[in-house]
Amino acid sequence: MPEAVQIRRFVPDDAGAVIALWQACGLTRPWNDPQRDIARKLAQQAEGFLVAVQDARIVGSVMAGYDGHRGWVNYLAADPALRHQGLGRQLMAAAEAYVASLGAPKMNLQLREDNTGAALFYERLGYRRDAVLSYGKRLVLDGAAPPPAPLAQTLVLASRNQKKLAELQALLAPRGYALRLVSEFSDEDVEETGESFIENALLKARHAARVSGLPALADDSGLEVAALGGAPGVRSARYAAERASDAANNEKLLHALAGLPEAQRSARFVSVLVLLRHAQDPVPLIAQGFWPGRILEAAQGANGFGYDPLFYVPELARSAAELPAELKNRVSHRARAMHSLLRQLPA
Ligand SMILES: O=c1nc[nH]c2c1ncn2[C@H]1C[C@H](O)[C@@H](COP(=O)(O)OP(=O)(O)OP(=O)(O)O)O1
Ligand SMILES: [Mg+2]
Repeated sequence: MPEAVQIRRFVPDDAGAVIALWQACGLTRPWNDPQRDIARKLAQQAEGFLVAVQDARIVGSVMAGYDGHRGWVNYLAADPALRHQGLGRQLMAAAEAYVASLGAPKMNLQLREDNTGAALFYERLGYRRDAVLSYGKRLVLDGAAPPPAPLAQTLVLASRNQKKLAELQALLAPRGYALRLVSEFSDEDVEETGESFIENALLKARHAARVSGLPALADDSGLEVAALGGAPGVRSARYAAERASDAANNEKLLHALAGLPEAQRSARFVSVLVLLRHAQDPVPLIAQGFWPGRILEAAQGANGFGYDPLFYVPELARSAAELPAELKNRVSHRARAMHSLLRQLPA
């Protein structure tokens, strides 16, 4: 049985293990040299640099400080092998206690926009997103320069679904991308004849790139229900019939699962995104995202589209159609696929 986690001040001998932990947690960036970041903290409120230790191993870290106005926390890291054991919460509590002891009235922190997992974690601890923009100006260059912001760019969205357009547009706007609908260029319907989401997304993206001459983004998505062997799956949009309404599809799904107890109603949404730079692009960017949940016994909520009213999200204790658009767009299969796609884009 592992011993309990101890939180103590960082000592210089911890540096190697702490940097390895930061790397394992994906916290290091080319423009922040971790050695120099550690040296900076040791020169400034060094007692706010804490590590978590278990069985003589460094399993967590946090850097906290008070600038005379706000408390700040950086480099919160918990060993990925010890997820869901309250380690992050324990480190944050220690960081808050430290800045409170210095008199700080509020703790602030910065998150990368695509870090939805961390956002949910902080929200569970009582943190709320402030309506502010975060600005920075580098005064010292540690390593490679930060990547330049991507140029404003227009993509064509290979979809006839306005709800998808709204979700994808909201996800792309902060990166400077604008979307135009393929219907501006053609009213041809693309037959989704693929056996997989990837094949269908490719068919749609290729058509859109061809008719628009623009780089094209496509989403092919659907709902996989375990008790139905993954159906409706790639056929989600035409589950009840060719060109079926959302209501007809939802009704058919409720029927198919009638009488099944909660434990046998698990399901997941799948989104596959394909980005083609041009119609003949031999190296499409491809990303997938999943959103686990279960199918309700009756529709709940009026937001979203498709199967949202029947899709219950246990962590949020609501159906997808009861989530505000902004929240759905932080946790959904489509959001996850988009974050993965954006990570593949050259800076
Ligand atoms: O977030 C979602 N919330 C609820 N339902 C969803 C979602 N995401 C996909 N779905 C369902 C709707 C449709 O039944 C099928 C997508 O089919 P899919 O062919 O990819 O989209 P679509 O025909 O609506 O538009 P288009 O092909 O023009 O992009 O999965
Ligand atoms: Mg479709």
